[in-house]
Amino acid sequence: MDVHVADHPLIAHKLTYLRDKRTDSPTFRRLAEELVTLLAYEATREVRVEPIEIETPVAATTGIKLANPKPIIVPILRAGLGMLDGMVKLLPSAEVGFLGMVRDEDTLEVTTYANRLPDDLTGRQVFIVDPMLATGNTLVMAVDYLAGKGARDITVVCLLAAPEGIAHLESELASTDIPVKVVVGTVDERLDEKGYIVPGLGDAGDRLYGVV
Ligand SMILES: O=P(O)(O)OC[C@H]1O[C@H](OP(=O)(O)OP(=O)(O)O)[C@H](O)[C@@H]1O
Ligand SMILES: O=c1cc[nH]c(=O)[nH]1
Ligand SMILES: [Mg+2]
Repeated sequence: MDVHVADHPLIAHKLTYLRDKRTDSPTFRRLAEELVTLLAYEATREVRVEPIEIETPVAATTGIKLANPKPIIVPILRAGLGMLDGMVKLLPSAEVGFLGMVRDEDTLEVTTYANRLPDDLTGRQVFIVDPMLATGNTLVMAVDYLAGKGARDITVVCLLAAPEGIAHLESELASTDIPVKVVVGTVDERLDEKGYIVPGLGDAGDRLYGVV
């Protein structure tokens, strides 16, 4: 598994305000969108392209454009929705599929409660967006689900990760043929006894959309 940790002062600056418990929901949403735009720069480094002949006002030249089939972006509901607009801004022609997943606060086990995805993801580039990689249970299940539909080119974009979650995802993938790239804003210290990232930012879904 290829893990890319952003090392950029602007990302660190925005993450600091995102973490701050005094940051309100509108600001949190704006920062999450800005952060994913910065992370998408790295996440899309290997987006598939093809040549296209164009003419500038001066000369004919060969450029590149996104190849078909277009990539598919998959936000993990709820919190992943907070990263969708930022990702779509950079890849406006991408399709969007949805996976609704929630972890049990006590057992930390994950349930899938919604999905809306193409039946066949063979040959598709998939970008999963979810702000938090904590125990990794959610992403292990999401990657397994997408791989079951044929996806073999999966990039995960997260804002924060715990070392335990990265190790878990990596060990689950080790015995498979699913190459996954993880692009993350930063890797925090650890998980606490409730499975929250420390220092983290609390519950990303609640901070984006309120406690439901
Ligand atoms: O790595 P894990 O331990 O599985 O935790 C990470 C998951 O927890 C959060 O979602 P949550 O289950 O809180 O759902 P929500 O987005 O609806 O709040 C987050 O957005 C991830 O999907
Ligand atoms: O710290 C955490 C861990 C999982 N999910 C969150 O929203 N926050
Ligand atoms: Mg939540």
